[in-house]
Amino acid sequence: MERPYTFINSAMSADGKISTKKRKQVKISGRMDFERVDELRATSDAVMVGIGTVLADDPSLTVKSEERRKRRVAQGKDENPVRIVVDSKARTPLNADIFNKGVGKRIVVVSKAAPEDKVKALMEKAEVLVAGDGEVDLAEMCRELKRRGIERLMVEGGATLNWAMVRAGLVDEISVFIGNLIIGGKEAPTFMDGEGISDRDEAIKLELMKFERMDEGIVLTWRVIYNNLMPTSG
Ligand SMILES: NC(=O)C1=CN([C@@H]2O[C@H](COP(=O)(O)OP(=O)(O)OC[C@H]3O[C@@H](n4cnc5c(N)ncnc54)[C@H](OP(=O)(O)O)[C@@H]3O)[C@@H](O)[C@H]2O)C=CC1
Ligand SMILES: Nc1nc(O)c(N)c(N[C@@H]2O[C@H](COP(=O)(O)O)[C@@H](O)[C@H]2O)n1
Repeated sequence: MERPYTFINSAMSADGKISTKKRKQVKISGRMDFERVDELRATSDAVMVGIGTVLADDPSLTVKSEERRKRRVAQGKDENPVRIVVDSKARTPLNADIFNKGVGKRIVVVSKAAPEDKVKALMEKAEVLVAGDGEVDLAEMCRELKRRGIERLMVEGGATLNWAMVRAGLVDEISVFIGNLIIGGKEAPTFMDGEGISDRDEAIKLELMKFERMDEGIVLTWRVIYNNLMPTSG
């Protein structure tokens, strides 16, 4: 495969929302699910989010358990996976937690549309990868990440990036925690936003691999089936 093995993990309410209409981070997972997410991070080469999530949540995307960080180091890895932001216009704030918390490499993926001065400033904090002219070209980005040694890529949102990655045929697996709450609101982000489809024929098909009760909710794990809709090699 010319790209990393890629999976999306998310937490949503029973009505499919990943945040409220304020679009700020909301705790949906319970203790067990956060442990599951931490293990997913610890066993990934990289964790990726969109700039919308960085601006909304200011995540650090670090591995929280000391034991897991030690395990990574014993395996010859950095304590944390490579942290990646998809950010065509280089808007990632220089004081973002992703740059300032935890040890490990960071990559900001910009496009050719990013202002030069902002790119230069980001280069003080992270590696900068250029892919695409307007928006980031996600397929090109994935090929380059693989070339840089990333074999297993975890995508942690948000709604726009989740959709774009799936739509581009770049996702192998999806896991989603569905919590016991309803958020509502048409302005609240859902698990997948973006443009969406017009007809059922265009839907991206999934095969259910696993379901497990967790905290007061459930985790569903799906395999993405692209059929002949689009290439999966990126
Ligand atoms: N419950 C959960 O598990 C999670 C919830 N969230 C929530 O999600 C929300 C944020 O989601 P959202 O606003 O959709 O932002 P995203 O994090 O999905 O970032 C989207 C942005 O990525 C940039 N981008 C660059 N290239 C591309 C491309 N080719 N395709 C798509 N996007 C691209 C665009 O900005 P630009 O054009 O500037 O580059 C775009 O607006 C927040 O409310 C956050 O709290 C987030 C993660 C997990
Ligand atoms: N798995 C999961 N459950 C929730 O309830 C959440 N709100 C999220 N949010 C994601 O985690 C990021 C924060 O990570 P750090 O704690 O800063 O390491 C946040 O940006 C979302 O991507 N995830």
